[in-house]
Amino acid sequence: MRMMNAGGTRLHYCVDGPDGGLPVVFANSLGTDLRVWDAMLPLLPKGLRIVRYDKRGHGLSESFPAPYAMDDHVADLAALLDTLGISGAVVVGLSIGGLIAQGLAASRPDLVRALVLMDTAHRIGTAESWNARIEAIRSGGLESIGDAVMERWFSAAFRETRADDVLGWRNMMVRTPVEGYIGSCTAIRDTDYGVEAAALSVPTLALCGSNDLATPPDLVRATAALIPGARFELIDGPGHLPPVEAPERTAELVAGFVAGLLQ
Ligand SMILES: O=C(O)CC1=CCC(=O)O1
Repeated sequence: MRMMNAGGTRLHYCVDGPDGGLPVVFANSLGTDLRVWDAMLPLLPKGLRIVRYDKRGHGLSESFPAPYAMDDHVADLAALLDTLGISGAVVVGLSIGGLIAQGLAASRPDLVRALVLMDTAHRIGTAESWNARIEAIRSGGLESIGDAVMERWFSAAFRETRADDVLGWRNMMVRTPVEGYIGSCTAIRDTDYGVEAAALSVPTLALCGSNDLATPPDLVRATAALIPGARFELIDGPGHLPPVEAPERTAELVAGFVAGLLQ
């Protein structure tokens, strides 16, 4: 287990692969920790320098009282990469992780060589929907929204056939520090990267599960259309977490994109 004081935020992180490999950095979604990538990482080509971390208020990383701004998450990731001596990374962001990735590419282009935006958008949800979620958690705790979140995270087929796994993911979500979860809700609520997305100039692959109810395919496609030169790929089957539900196809698409960068 490795912890780092990244610009004043103590973050849990993992680095795998050779020091000289192309850095590929993974940013997790709301209510998940770095285990969300476990199933797909062994399917990626060897030789990459894989960096994962738990964003503030999640996993083993330090939590702070809400609210958070997206700039807080972006600054944490920038400090993590600066401390590791990493620049020019492929940044793979899932949902809020994709917002963090867009914010990093906009504010610290030296750190980002390319983006994989997975089940994410330039803007996710509405202020009303995030305020309603925060209110529900303040009154009933994370447990009270657990079932509804699982319906957005996973397809009906996965929930039926992989009920034991879904319980584990649900436990991960409801055991997230409440302030960390709500802080990240406020960060998402207050973020619209429409202008930043249109100004991006790095190779970008946008992916989305065909059964994603949180960031539906049309929303992800619309964000990809804002980003000059971005490619959109639909992954048939999964909900909001393709690395969990469709690790083979997700890894194949990420590996193909990375291979194209190295040609
Ligand atoms: O929890 C959800 O509804 C899905 C989600 C939205 C933003 C994020 O990171 O996950």
